[in-house]
Amino acid sequence: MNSTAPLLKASRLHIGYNKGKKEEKVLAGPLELAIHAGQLICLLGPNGAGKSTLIRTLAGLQPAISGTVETGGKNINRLHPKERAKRLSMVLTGRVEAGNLNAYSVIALGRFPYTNWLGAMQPDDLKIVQWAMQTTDTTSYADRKMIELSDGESQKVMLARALVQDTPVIILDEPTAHLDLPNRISLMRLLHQLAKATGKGILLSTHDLDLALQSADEVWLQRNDGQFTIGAPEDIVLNGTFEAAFHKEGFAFDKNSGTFIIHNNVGKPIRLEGEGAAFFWTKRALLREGFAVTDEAAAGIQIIESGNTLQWKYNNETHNTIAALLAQLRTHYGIH
Ligand SMILES: Nc1ncnc2c1ncn2[C@@H]1O[C@H](COP(=O)(O)OP(=O)(O)OP(=O)(O)O)[C@@H](O)[C@H]1O
Repeated sequence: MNSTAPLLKASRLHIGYNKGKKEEKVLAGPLELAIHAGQLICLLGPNGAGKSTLIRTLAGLQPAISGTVETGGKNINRLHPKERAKRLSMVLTGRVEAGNLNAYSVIALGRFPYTNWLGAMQPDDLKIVQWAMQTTDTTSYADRKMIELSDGESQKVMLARALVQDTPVIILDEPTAHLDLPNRISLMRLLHQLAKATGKGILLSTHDLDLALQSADEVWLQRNDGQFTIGAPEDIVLNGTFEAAFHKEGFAFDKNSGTFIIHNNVGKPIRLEGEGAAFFWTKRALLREGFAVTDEAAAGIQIIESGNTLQWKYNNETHNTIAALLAQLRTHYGIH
């Protein structure tokens, strides 16, 4: 339990769409939510669960069906837009219509709650813009027009813009959507470090489940049936809630490795002796080929590791690659 006052708090919140009394569509609720200083929270859930709806409601961009959202002790919907912009910044998915503006101008616009009516920047404003650009690795395309940037570059610019807004709360809707894997990892690491170093409270929705499980202090898990669970990533994995939220026929979540297994473990039993990375990747290859790796099987593969050399032994034949081992297994078991 966190005893300090939350930076953002939702009470008895019902989210959804209301097109007149008869057309009420409640996606989740009642929700009791809190974002505390220094927390990185990941909002996870399958397509259509209502993540974007929740994010927009928390940011005051769409009305709640009922309940309240408060920041700094005030109802978010009653804050003057400039006051709200000092409390909370948003990064949304999708391309930004920024006309002919260059990346620097878009980022600098994030200072608008603090600059005077002429938009004049003071030295401190310039310093924070520079810091945000370095932090997000956007300095090299400062002069390029937004329209000329890739989706991933544009996403990073919007993050930099949120950083220069310098708010206690940052909310991001699928910030990793357009990024390649190294950029996804560095973004999650950056957000985690930022929360810890600056005491900001950060909420983001994502479909990058494994990255979220590794970096979130807390997970908000939203299901398609309206159920909502809050917990430490490890707790929701161990108690089965995580797997249940993403359940689909044909694949399973492996609690031991923290990954989804594409291939069902229902094939021919085979024993595998070895350890470390070689064991992990050999097991993966065997699962893909339709084997079930188990200590109970009579026939076994032995991984022989000496110095930097790896070999795989099966039925008195020795191979230097997994590909060669699989070829022998296919012949042996008549797999095509
Ligand atoms: N303006 C709207 N009016 C009515 N229903 C809507 C509206 N916008 C979205 N919905 C519905 O609300 C549900 C939740 O949508 P939402 O976009 O919040 O889900 P999500 O979890 O963010 O999905 P995804 O992972 O696919 O982005 C969906 O069934 C969607 O069709």
